[in-house]
Parts: sequence; structure tokens; C-alpha cells
Amino acid sequence: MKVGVVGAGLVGATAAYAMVLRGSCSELILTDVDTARATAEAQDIAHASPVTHGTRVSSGPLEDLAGSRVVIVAAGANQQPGESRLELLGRNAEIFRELLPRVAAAAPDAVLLIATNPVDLLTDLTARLLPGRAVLGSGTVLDSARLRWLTAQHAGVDATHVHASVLGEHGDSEVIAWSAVTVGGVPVDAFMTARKRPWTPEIRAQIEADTRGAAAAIIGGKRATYYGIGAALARITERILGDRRAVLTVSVPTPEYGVSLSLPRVVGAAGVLDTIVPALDNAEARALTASADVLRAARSSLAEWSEPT
Ligand SMILES: NC(=O)C1=CN([C@@H]2O[C@H](COP(=O)(O)OP(=O)(O)OC[C@H]3O[C@@H](n4cnc5c(N)ncnc54)[C@H](O)[C@@H]3O)[C@@H](O)[C@H]2O)C=CC1
Ligand SMILES: CC(=O)C(=O)O
Repeated sequence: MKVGVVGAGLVGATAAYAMVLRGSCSELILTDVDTARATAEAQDIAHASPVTHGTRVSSGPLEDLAGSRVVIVAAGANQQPGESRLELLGRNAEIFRELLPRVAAAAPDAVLLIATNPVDLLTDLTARLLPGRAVLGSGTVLDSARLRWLTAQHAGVDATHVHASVLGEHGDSEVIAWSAVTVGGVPVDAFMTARKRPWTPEIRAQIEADTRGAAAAIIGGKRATYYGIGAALARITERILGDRRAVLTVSVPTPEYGVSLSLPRVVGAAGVLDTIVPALDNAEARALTASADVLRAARSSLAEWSEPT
């Protein structure tokens, strides 16, 4: 089971390291336009292999992606402090137009897992550049993990027992779907009441703000985020490799909203197999529509969508 990583920067290398620690695959290839960086990262990560799962790790040109079942794409610019994800669109779309057709040709059977921001619009662009190809974006898997973790702190439970979905854009317009949050299978409000935990509108508003603002806060402190997304990418990749039919909030083109965004989706060997539209309250449904509007408006700056439709 071979996995490729295109863009061996902080996100790509951390995803590769997470996969080596978890034994997600048998072979990993890192590729980057900065060949010295890819070589150094592959060597450093390979040195973890003998003391973990023995994964074969190497670096090389794009052609070495041949035979990959999943290729993670984390190539491109990241945000500077104060910058939004959407502000990266022009720069990273330019990279994708040149890079993604070559990645797809080098790894013809791979599912393409996009991480580069703005991830929803670059997933859309990749799907447009490569019709018929299995493409998905990491979407709000990371944001959902942040929401789960924050909720678990208030519930006083292990975060793996919180189920929660952030919907829409991986970005400032994302939607926290409280009506679908459960803890140990119990709706979150009932769980907090049963455990006598404080659970007020102010606490929920703070959790929302902390979920939405997590990336900016971390970037302000250490210039980039990579551990959370690295683990999320490893998990999505494993679910594809093992055809595990996991339910994950990944991003794919979504006809109902006219753009790629995140909803709970069943993920297996072919990528996204099915989409589950959750039962939302009216405010959540309106917020999801507004998030799609934000994404479509930003996308209209791309040449591929600039023609009136
Ligand atoms: N989807 C998500 O949840 C998250 C996405 N990101 C995004 O991931 C992307 C990467 O972030 P970092 O790793 O922190 O940046 P980084 O600057 O550390 O790494 C980016 C790498 O891409 C490489 N690259 C640029 N053009 C390339 C090309 N044409 N071919 C191959 N490699 C190329 C660069 O040489 C560099 O090594 C950014 O867009 C960032 O916003 C970051 C965190 C979370
Ligand atoms: C940078 C980014 O997209 C995140 O950490 O959510």
C-alpha cells in the first residue's frame, strides 16, 4: 500500500510522519519542488521507521508517485498571521493548474486528497481540471476534531466519545452544527445536564469562536498549523486504503450547494461513496447556505469560473 505526498513542507511532512507512526501504509514517497527539503524530510522520517512499523520512506520526482493508492497534496503557500485561507486562492490555484495534471498522470489510480488552502476551492479546481478522477479535500475534518476536543473538555470525557460535525467551508464561514453533536451517543445538551456540567449559550459561543479561530490563534503563536492536520490526513488516508466506510466531513463538489464544501460523507476505497445531509435547525441551514455563497463568490475570481453560467 503506497501513499504519495506532494509538498513536503510542514503539513506534508507531518502527515507522512503521522502515517509512519501509525503504520498507515507500507510505502511512502515524498515529492516537492524543493528537492533538498523533500530529501531531508524523507530521511528524517525514515529514521522513525525501524522503531515503528518499518514503512519504506523515500523522496523523488513526481514520476515516483506511480503505484500510489492515495496522493496527499499539501503543496503551496500557507497563511501568514492575519491572512485568511481565501486570500491564498490565486497563488495556490496557479500552482494547482500546472501541478495537478502531472500528479494525476504520474499516479493514475490514486485517490487525490487535497489539503492545500483554500481546500474547498482547490478541491473544486482539481475536480474541474481532472474530470472523472476521485478527488476529495480534507475539508472540515480538522475543524470537527477541534470542536470535538473543545466539547470534550466541557463534558469531562475522552474526546473520541464526542461526535460532532463542522459543515460548509474550511474557513471563517464554517458552520458548527450543534443540533448534531452527541457525547457517548447522547445529545450534547442532555449529556451536560445528566453530568451536571455548566452548559450555557456563552460557553457554546466560546467553543464556536475557539473552533473557528483555532488556526489563526496557532498561526499567531507559531506561524503554522500541522500536527492536527497531519493526523487528520493520516486518518482519512487509512480510511481510503482500508475501504473502511468511515463517516468524515470531507469536501467534494456538492451539486446542492454548487461548490465543494464539507458534509458528513462515507469514505472508502473509491473516495467519497455517499453524502449524509444532516437534519439541521433553520439557523444552521441558513448558515450553511451562506457558507456556500462565500465559497462561490470567492471561486468566481478563478478563470475557470469567471464566465457567467
Ligand atoms: N486543509 C487544512 O486543514 C490545512 C491546510 N493547510 C494548508 O496546507 C498548505 C501547506 O502548508 P505548509 O506545509 O505549512 O506550508 P510549507 O510552506 O511548509 O510547505 C509547502 C510546500 O509546498 C511546496 N511546493 C510549492 N509549490 C510546489 C510545487 N509546484 N510542487 C511541489 N511542491 C511545491 C514548497 O516547496 C513547500 O515545501 C497551505 O496551503 C496551508 O494553508 C495547513 C493546515 C491545515
Ligand atoms: C491552516 C488551517 O487551515 C487550519 O489549521 O485550519
